[in-house]
Amino acid sequence: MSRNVPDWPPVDVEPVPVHPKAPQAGTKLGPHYSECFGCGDEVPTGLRLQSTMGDEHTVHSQFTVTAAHQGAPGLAHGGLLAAAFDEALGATVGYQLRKPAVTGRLETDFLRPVPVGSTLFIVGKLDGMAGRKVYVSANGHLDAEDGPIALRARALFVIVAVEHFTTHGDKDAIAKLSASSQKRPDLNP
Ligand SMILES: CCCCCCCC(=O)SCCNC(=O)CCNC(=O)[C@H](O)C(C)(C)COP(=O)(O)OP(=O)(O)OC[C@H]1O[C@@H](n2cnc3c(N)ncnc32)[C@H](O)[C@@H]1OP(=O)(O)O
Repeated sequence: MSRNVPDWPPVDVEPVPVHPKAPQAGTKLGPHYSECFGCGDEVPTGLRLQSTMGDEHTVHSQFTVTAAHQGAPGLAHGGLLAAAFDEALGATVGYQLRKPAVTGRLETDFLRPVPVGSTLFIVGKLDGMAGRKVYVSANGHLDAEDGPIALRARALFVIVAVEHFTTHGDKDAIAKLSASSQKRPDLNP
Protein backbone atom coordinates (compact mmCIF):
# COMPACT_ATOMS: atom_id res chain seq x y z
CA MET A 1 0.00 0.00 0.00
CA SER A 2 1.42 3.40 -0.86
CA ARG A 3 0.94 6.54 1.17
CA ASN A 4 1.78 9.91 -0.27
CA VAL A 5 3.48 12.02 2.37
CA PRO A 6 3.67 15.72 1.43
CA ASP A 7 7.01 17.55 1.29
CA TRP A 8 8.08 18.51 4.79
CA PRO A 9 8.65 21.26 5.80
CA PRO A 10 6.36 22.74 3.14
CA VAL A 11 8.30 26.04 2.89
CA ASP A 12 11.98 27.06 2.95
CA VAL A 13 13.10 27.08 6.57
CA GLU A 14 16.01 28.21 8.71
CA PRO A 15 17.48 26.04 11.47
CA VAL A 16 15.69 26.59 14.78
CA PRO A 17 17.82 28.56 17.27
CA VAL A 18 17.64 26.40 20.40
CA HIS A 19 17.60 28.64 23.49
CA PRO A 20 20.94 28.64 25.35
CA LYS A 21 19.07 27.80 28.56
CA ALA A 22 17.13 24.89 27.06
CA PRO A 23 17.34 21.83 29.37
CA GLN A 24 20.31 19.51 28.80
CA ALA A 25 19.83 16.13 27.10
CA GLY A 26 18.56 13.60 29.64
CA THR A 27 16.62 16.17 31.70
CA LYS A 28 13.15 14.97 32.68
CA LEU A 29 10.59 17.62 31.78
CA GLY A 30 7.77 17.93 34.31
CA PRO A 31 4.21 18.87 33.35
CA HIS A 32 4.18 22.40 31.92
CA TYR A 33 0.78 22.87 33.63
CA SER A 34 -0.65 20.47 36.23
CA GLU A 35 -4.16 20.78 34.72
CA CYS A 36 -3.00 20.16 31.13
CA PHE A 37 -4.94 17.27 29.57
CA GLY A 38 -1.77 16.12 27.80
CA CYS A 39 0.84 16.16 30.58
CA GLY A 40 -0.82 17.36 33.81
CA ASP A 41 -0.61 15.23 36.94
CA GLU A 42 -3.94 16.58 38.29
CA VAL A 43 -6.11 15.29 35.44
CA PRO A 44 -7.28 11.76 36.36
CA THR A 45 -8.22 10.73 32.81
CA GLY A 46 -5.53 12.82 31.11
CA LEU A 47 -2.77 11.43 28.93
CA ARG A 48 -0.02 12.04 31.52
CA LEU A 49 2.63 12.22 28.86
CA GLN A 50 6.14 12.18 30.30
CA SER A 51 8.92 13.86 28.35
CA THR A 52 12.70 13.89 28.48
CA MET A 53 15.09 16.12 26.59
CA GLY A 54 16.96 14.27 23.85
CA ASP A 55 19.96 15.00 21.64
CA GLU A 56 19.94 16.94 18.38
CA HIS A 57 16.77 19.00 18.73
CA THR A 58 14.65 16.09 19.94
CA VAL A 59 12.30 15.50 22.86
CA HIS A 60 11.35 11.93 23.83
CA SER A 61 7.88 11.38 25.27
CA GLN A 62 6.00 8.33 26.53
CA PHE A 63 2.25 7.80 26.62
CA THR A 64 0.60 4.66 28.03
CA VAL A 65 -2.88 3.94 26.66
CA THR A 66 -5.47 3.13 29.35
CA ALA A 67 -9.10 2.03 29.18
CA ALA A 68 -10.04 5.73 29.53
CA HIS A 69 -8.49 6.34 26.09
CA GLN A 70 -10.44 3.75 24.06
CA GLY A 71 -12.23 4.25 20.76
CA ALA A 72 -13.01 0.68 19.66
CA PRO A 73 -12.95 -1.96 22.44
CA GLY A 74 -9.37 -2.48 23.51
CA LEU A 75 -7.95 0.07 21.06
CA ALA A 76 -6.86 3.70 21.47
CA HIS A 77 -9.10 6.44 20.08
CA GLY A 78 -7.46 8.14 17.10
CA GLY A 79 -8.24 11.67 18.31
CA LEU A 80 -6.58 10.93 21.64
CA LEU A 81 -3.49 9.67 19.86
CA ALA A 82 -3.43 12.95 17.89
CA ALA A 83 -3.73 14.81 21.23
CA ALA A 84 -0.73 12.87 22.57
CA PHE A 85 1.25 13.95 19.52
CA ASP A 86 0.09 17.57 19.91
CA GLU A 87 1.48 17.50 23.45
CA ALA A 88 4.74 15.77 22.46
CA LEU A 89 5.27 18.19 19.57
CA GLY A 90 4.38 21.17 21.80
CA ALA A 91 6.98 20.03 24.35
CA THR A 92 9.54 19.68 21.54
CA VAL A 93 8.93 23.30 20.52
CA GLY A 94 8.30 24.85 23.95
CA TYR A 95 11.25 23.50 25.91
CA GLN A 96 13.78 24.16 23.15
CA LEU A 97 12.64 27.63 22.05
CA ARG A 98 11.41 28.77 25.46
CA LYS A 99 8.90 30.99 23.71
CA PRO A 100 5.11 30.63 23.81
CA ALA A 101 3.80 28.86 20.72
CA VAL A 102 0.49 27.22 19.80
CA THR A 103 -0.49 24.53 17.33
CA GLY A 104 -1.66 26.05 14.03
CA ARG A 105 -1.82 22.80 12.06
CA LEU A 106 -1.39 19.14 12.99
CA GLU A 107 -1.45 16.20 10.59
CA THR A 108 -1.26 12.58 11.67
CA ASP A 109 -0.70 9.30 9.83
CA PHE A 110 -2.09 6.26 11.68
CA LEU A 111 -0.02 3.26 10.58
CA ARG A 112 -0.89 0.56 13.14
CA PRO A 113 -3.61 0.02 15.76
CA VAL A 114 -2.53 0.95 19.28
CA PRO A 115 -3.96 -1.44 21.93
CA VAL A 116 -4.95 -0.46 25.47
CA GLY A 117 -2.01 -1.19 27.76
CA SER A 118 0.61 -0.37 25.15
CA THR A 119 3.06 2.51 25.44
CA LEU A 120 3.93 4.87 22.63
CA PHE A 121 7.51 6.10 22.55
CA ILE A 122 7.29 9.42 20.71
CA VAL A 123 10.36 11.21 19.36
CA GLY A 124 9.67 14.84 18.40
CA LYS A 125 12.17 16.76 16.27
CA LEU A 126 12.47 20.42 15.32
CA ASP A 127 12.61 20.65 11.53
CA GLY A 128 13.00 24.38 10.94
CA MET A 129 11.56 27.82 11.26
CA ALA A 130 10.25 30.56 8.97
CA GLY A 131 9.49 33.80 10.84
CA ARG A 132 7.00 32.88 13.61
CA LYS A 133 6.30 29.48 12.05
CA VAL A 134 7.99 26.47 13.65
CA TYR A 135 7.87 23.11 11.84
CA VAL A 136 8.15 19.99 13.97
CA SER A 137 7.54 16.29 13.38
CA ALA A 138 7.39 13.07 15.38
CA ASN A 139 7.33 9.30 15.10
CA GLY A 140 5.54 7.12 17.65
CA HIS A 141 7.09 3.69 18.25
CA LEU A 142 4.97 0.92 19.73
CA ASP A 143 6.08 -0.52 23.08
CA ALA A 144 9.81 0.17 22.71
CA GLU A 145 12.07 3.00 21.56
CA ASP A 146 12.95 0.88 18.53
CA GLY A 147 9.48 -0.66 18.17
CA PRO A 148 7.49 -0.42 14.93
CA ILE A 149 6.19 3.04 14.02
CA ALA A 150 2.46 3.20 14.79
CA LEU A 151 1.97 6.90 14.09
CA ARG A 152 3.71 9.78 12.37
CA ALA A 153 2.81 13.43 12.80
CA ARG A 154 3.85 16.80 11.43
CA ALA A 155 2.83 20.14 12.85
CA LEU A 156 3.13 23.87 12.41
CA PHE A 157 3.40 25.79 15.67
CA VAL A 158 3.07 29.58 15.60
CA ILE A 159 4.99 31.71 18.10
CA VAL A 160 2.59 34.02 19.92
CA ALA A 161 2.82 36.83 22.47
CA VAL A 162 1.89 36.08 26.10
CA GLU A 163 -1.24 38.17 25.43
CA HIS A 164 -2.57 35.22 23.38
CA PHE A 165 -3.12 33.42 26.71
CA THR A 166 -4.07 36.41 28.89
CA THR A 167 -6.62 37.65 26.32
CA HIS A 168 -8.23 34.32 25.45
CA GLY A 169 -7.48 32.18 28.54
CA ASP A 170 -7.85 32.38 32.34
CA LYS A 171 -5.76 35.39 33.49
CA ASP A 172 -5.62 34.40 37.17
CA ALA A 173 -4.56 30.82 36.43
CA ILE A 174 -1.88 32.16 34.05
CA ALA A 175 -0.50 34.50 36.74
CA LYS A 176 -0.28 31.54 39.20
CA LEU A 177 1.33 29.32 36.57
CA SER A 178 3.87 31.98 35.71
CA ALA A 179 4.80 32.41 39.43
CA SER A 180 5.25 28.64 39.93
CA SER A 181 7.24 28.34 36.66
CA GLN A 182 9.93 30.62 38.12
CA LYS A 183 10.86 27.73 40.46
CA ARG A 184 11.12 25.09 37.70
CA PRO A 185 14.73 24.10 36.85
CA ASP A 186 13.70 22.71 33.44
CA LEU A 187 12.12 26.07 32.60
CA ASN A 188 14.58 28.27 34.52
CA PRO A 189 17.99 26.60 34.93
C1 LIG B 1 5.08 22.81 26.50
C2 LIG B 1 3.75 23.20 25.84
C3 LIG B 1 2.97 22.00 25.28
C4 LIG B 1 1.65 22.46 24.71
C5 LIG B 1 1.03 21.38 23.82
C6 LIG B 1 -0.35 21.72 23.35
C7 LIG B 1 -0.35 22.76 22.23
C8 LIG B 1 -1.75 23.18 21.91
O1 LIG B 1 -2.64 22.37 21.84
S1 LIG B 1 -2.08 24.86 21.61
C9 LIG B 1 -3.87 24.88 21.49
C10 LIG B 1 -4.41 24.64 20.10
N1 LIG B 1 -4.11 25.74 19.22
C11 LIG B 1 -4.79 26.91 19.26
O2 LIG B 1 -5.68 27.13 20.05
C12 LIG B 1 -4.39 27.96 18.26
C13 LIG B 1 -5.62 28.71 17.71
N2 LIG B 1 -5.21 29.54 16.57
C14 LIG B 1 -4.75 30.80 16.74
O3 LIG B 1 -4.75 31.34 17.86
C15 LIG B 1 -4.23 31.54 15.53
O4 LIG B 1 -4.85 31.05 14.36
C16 LIG B 1 -2.67 31.42 15.40
C17 LIG B 1 -1.97 32.01 16.65
C18 LIG B 1 -2.22 29.95 15.20
C19 LIG B 1 -2.20 32.18 14.16
O5 LIG B 1 -2.78 33.47 14.21
P1 LIG B 1 -1.91 34.81 14.04
O6 LIG B 1 -1.01 34.97 15.23
O7 LIG B 1 -2.88 35.92 13.77
O8 LIG B 1 -0.97 34.56 12.84
P2 LIG B 1 -1.30 34.34 11.28
O9 LIG B 1 -0.77 35.54 10.54
O10 LIG B 1 -2.72 33.93 11.04
O11 LIG B 1 -0.37 33.06 11.00
C20 LIG B 1 1.04 33.17 11.12
C21 LIG B 1 1.63 32.37 9.97
O12 LIG B 1 1.26 31.00 10.18
C22 LIG B 1 0.54 30.48 9.05
N3 LIG B 1 -0.52 29.60 9.51
C23 LIG B 1 -1.32 29.76 10.60
N4 LIG B 1 -2.17 28.70 10.69
C24 LIG B 1 -1.89 27.89 9.64
C25 LIG B 1 -2.42 26.64 9.19
N5 LIG B 1 -3.44 26.03 9.84
N6 LIG B 1 -1.89 26.09 8.08
C26 LIG B 1 -0.86 26.67 7.41
N7 LIG B 1 -0.31 27.87 7.80
C27 LIG B 1 -0.84 28.46 8.89
C28 LIG B 1 -0.07 31.74 8.38
O13 LIG B 1 -0.34 31.52 7.02
C29 LIG B 1 1.04 32.77 8.59
O14 LIG B 1 2.07 32.52 7.63
P3 LIG B 1 2.94 33.75 7.03
O15 LIG B 1 3.71 34.31 8.21
O16 LIG B 1 3.83 33.12 6.01
O17 LIG B 1 1.94 34.72 6.48
